Amino acid sequence: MNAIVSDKTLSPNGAQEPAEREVLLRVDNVSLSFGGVKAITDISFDIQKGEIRAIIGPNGAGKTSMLNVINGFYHPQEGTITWQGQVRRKMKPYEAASQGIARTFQNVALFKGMTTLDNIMSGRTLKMHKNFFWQLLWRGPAEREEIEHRRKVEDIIDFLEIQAIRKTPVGRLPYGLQKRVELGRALAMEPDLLLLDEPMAGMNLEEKEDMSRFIIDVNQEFGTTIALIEHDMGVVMDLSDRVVVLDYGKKIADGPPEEVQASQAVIDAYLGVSH
Ligand SMILES: Nc1ncnc2c1ncn2[C@@H]1O[C@H](COP(=O)(O)OP(=O)(O)OP(=O)(O)O)[C@@H](O)[C@H]1O
Repeated sequence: MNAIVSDKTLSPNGAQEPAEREVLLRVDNVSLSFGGVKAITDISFDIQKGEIRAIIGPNGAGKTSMLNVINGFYHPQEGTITWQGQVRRKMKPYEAASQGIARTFQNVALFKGMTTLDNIMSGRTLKMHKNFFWQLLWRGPAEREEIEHRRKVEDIIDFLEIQAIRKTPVGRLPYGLQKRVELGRALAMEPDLLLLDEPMAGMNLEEKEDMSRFIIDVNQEFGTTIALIEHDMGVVMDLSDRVVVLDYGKKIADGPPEEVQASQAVIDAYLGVSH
């Protein structure tokens, strides 16, 4: 993993520091409960445009709940989400997606009987303007649009180096490749913010290195802002510009990877020191 270098600027003293960037999304004082269970308590942090932001923490810390709040799947009882400078109203995941927030899931959520090509094409749905009735009335524009969508999907297939499996039903693919196809489907939405829930889970070292390279390439070549949950600390430290650490639903650290790694509160949380 040491060969992977992310886009970080060097400060005068040679330490790696993320560049100062515009805030894309801000979470302010968000709390979320399920009945008596407090999944998230009064959490605030931001995601800056163009960065790779990691959300880490022990099991049950509230990481997935946080992603679900950001993509509109859960609605917090308290706090606000500010997206591109505007406080966001309560919204459904497809509305968040149409505003430019895409995500992948901890357990791959693809159409297993469909091919790689069709799964990635399904990510274009929100970008399609010409519906079925348009196609019946006037095939020309609908066909042109379809060709354009297919071209975008083929570009993604080339980018992710999955030409060989374009016609394979994804259910037949090894897990690492399914994760790559799922990334492709999220990229097909051309998101401004890409949320990745444990993109390396269940992968071997080689697959992790491949996925790390694709994440860095997506960030650098497309300029996509990325927020990811990851348990592999090597990956987190190599990829991220900044890391927010949750424990028992509370934020316990936030900063550059090397600073967070040295935090006593983080070390205690991972060692399971009691509160
Ligand atoms: N839909 C739900 N209903 C009830 N409780 C929930 C629900 N979703 C999450 N929780 C609870 O909220 C807390 C945070 O869970 P969450 O899945 O967000 O943690 P996590 O940090 O993503 O954990 P992991 O690393 O194990 O995936 C846990 O106590 C969990 O049991």
